[in-house]
Amino acid sequence: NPKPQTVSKEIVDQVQKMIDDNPVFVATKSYCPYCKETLKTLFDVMKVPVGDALVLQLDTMDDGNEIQVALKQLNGQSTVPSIYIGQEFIGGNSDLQKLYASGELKNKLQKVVRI
Ligand SMILES: N[C@@H](CCC(=O)N[C@@H](CS)C(=O)NCC(=O)O)C(=O)O
Repeated sequence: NPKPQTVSKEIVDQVQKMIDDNPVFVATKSYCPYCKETLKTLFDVMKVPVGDALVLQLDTMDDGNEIQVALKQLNGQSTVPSIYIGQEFIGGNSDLQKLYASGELKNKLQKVVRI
């Protein structure tokens, strides 16, 4: 499945809907160490309920490349993890870890999930 350079508005809208429908949204890849660290922070450390999050593993999905390009079109970032909390684009793992270190991550999560 080659990576397209742009995707249709329909696909971008579908990805936006996944972001809109979930308090926490994370696009990952199975082999990505930054993604593993992000998932550890969100689910093991912060105890985000799994039912409140949509975690996509793009490299094991038929339409993973399209979704990655759609995310780039939505937020300008082409790497994973691509993280949203309460529909706010957070960035990647380094951005998440900065929020964690400052205590701001807890504030953001508490506005959208029960932790
Ligand atoms: N500074 C970024 C680094 C993320 C990164 O380099 N991710 C790699 C995978 S481990 C990536 O997305 N590479 C491009 C790709 O897989 O398409 C972060 O903290 O999230």
